[in-house]
Amino acid sequence: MTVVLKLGGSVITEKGEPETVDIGALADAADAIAAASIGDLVLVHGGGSFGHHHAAAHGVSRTDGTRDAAAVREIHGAMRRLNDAVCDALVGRDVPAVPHHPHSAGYRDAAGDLTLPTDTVGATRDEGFVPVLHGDVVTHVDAGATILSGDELVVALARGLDADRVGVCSTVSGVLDDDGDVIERIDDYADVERYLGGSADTDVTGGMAAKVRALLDLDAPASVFGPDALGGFLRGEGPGTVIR
Ligand SMILES: Nc1ncnc2c1ncn2[C@@H]1O[C@H](COP(=O)(O)OP(=O)(O)OP(=O)(O)O)[C@@H](O)[C@H]1O
Ligand SMILES: C=C(C)CCOP(=O)(O)O
Repeated sequence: MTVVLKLGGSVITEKGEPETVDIGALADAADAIAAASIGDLVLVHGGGSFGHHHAAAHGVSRTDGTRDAAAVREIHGAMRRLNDAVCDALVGRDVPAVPHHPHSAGYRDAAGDLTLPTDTVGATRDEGFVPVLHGDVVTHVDAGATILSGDELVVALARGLDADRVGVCSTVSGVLDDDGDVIERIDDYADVERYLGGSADTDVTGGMAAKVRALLDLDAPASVFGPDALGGFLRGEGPGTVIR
């Protein structure tokens, strides 16, 4: 059974402090993943204070591109550093984590649609590794290079690898309504659009609104939940908000 799990950048980094890992939060997440010892696990992490600060500084988003090679290397380099920290935390707990960098694997066409071959990721998973992908900067036809969010990766991986379960761990305990209560289930964007906003921190990919929009595109149900519920999700529970 393949599980695709995204660790939000807002969870594993101090989103307000450039290039700062939240060491305690990353350790807790790595502990939960190690304890669950899931066979076929594919991980994704977001940008947090690594990708988003550099992307914002260069004016790059999912739609606004750059043709500046130095900017591309800066954004990608920051994400590689965060990916190293995530893999280190996992390997330190005997989870066989290995990096997989989307910049070199995928691209967007002129309409912004993503091509991301998932066979390499699948082969890596089948050999007993846990591939760890990350939001990144990718080539975008007619725009230079734009940001690819971890949420888009989750959708591409879940489809390409026929995932059975999809989880998105963010700082919030689910998608919240105006009273701050967790919305248990979302089937239609229009039903919840009025509650959805961007991120409270520097974030070039659109916060919760973009997350819900991306996950509604999936056939498999996806759960959005907070860090406290990560262990429960990995044990098979469906915490937070289920998007289907
Ligand atoms: N209705 C809502 N319910 C919950 N969170 C919301 C809502 N509207 C906006 N948000 C914001 O969306 C944020 C979650 O999206 P964000 O993209 O920041 O998280 P992430 O995926 O964990 O981080 P990253 O994008 O760095 O990977 C929340 O922290 C909150 O500020
Ligand atoms: C900003 C970069 C490079 C990655 C964004 O990924 P996300 O945090 O999942 O939206």
